[in-house]
Amino acid sequence: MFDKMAGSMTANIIFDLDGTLVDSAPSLCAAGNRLVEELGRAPVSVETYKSFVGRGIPRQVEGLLEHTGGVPGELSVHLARFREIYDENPLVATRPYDGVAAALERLRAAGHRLGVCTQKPTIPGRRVLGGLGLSAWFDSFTFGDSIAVMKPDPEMIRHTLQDMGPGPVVFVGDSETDSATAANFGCPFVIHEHGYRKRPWQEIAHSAHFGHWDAAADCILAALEAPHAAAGALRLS
Ligand SMILES: O=C(O)COP(=O)(O)O
Ligand SMILES: [Mg+2]
Repeated sequence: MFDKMAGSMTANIIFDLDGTLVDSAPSLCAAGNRLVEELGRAPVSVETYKSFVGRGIPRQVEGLLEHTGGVPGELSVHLARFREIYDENPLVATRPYDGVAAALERLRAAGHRLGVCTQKPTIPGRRVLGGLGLSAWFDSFTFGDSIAVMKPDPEMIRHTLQDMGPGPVVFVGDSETDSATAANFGCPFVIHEHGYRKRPWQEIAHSAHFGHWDAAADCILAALEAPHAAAGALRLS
């Protein structure tokens, strides 16, 4: 039904960045490993690092330090050092997932507005999106330091919508945090199966899921069409 109306009904499709549009864990992990090596600690694997991602860089650094022996002194000092290392070149070892550009092109061609809502701070976030040629697809951006709160606060989605327009909303992400953000706002959540999280994607509340980006556009449009459960029913416990 939505397909028939797609020409006239413009939707607002909002995407998470790390683990959804781009595979950035190798680069985040490399920065984290430089930090722990400076502290005389052993590095962690990319797979381990992925479990720290999704709640913003402060929680990433805290998770990494706790995992490798505890937070020595002030977290803020280590956070500042991580940002120095990571912000130097956030593009290194960061790539869009295969099929991302084609999916975004198709959704734009169908008339939908696209936005980014990420915990990644503005400086590395803009460099990643710009450096990988993705910025031009989007009408709106909310970064982890754009407003006073981060995901899962639904204000992150509301802020992204300020530069979008009327119509239905769907959030596309990869983590427990993204699922909770969509539930708190009250919109469908589409999960990227190969993103970063603590639990298997099957255990995270979602309206639809896709493995390869070649299937993403159909999956997102189907989620917009399906009746949406009440926000409370989707909320993570
Ligand atoms: O900074 C993070 O921990 C994750 O960022 P994301 O919101 O783009 O997944
Ligand atoms: Mg993510």
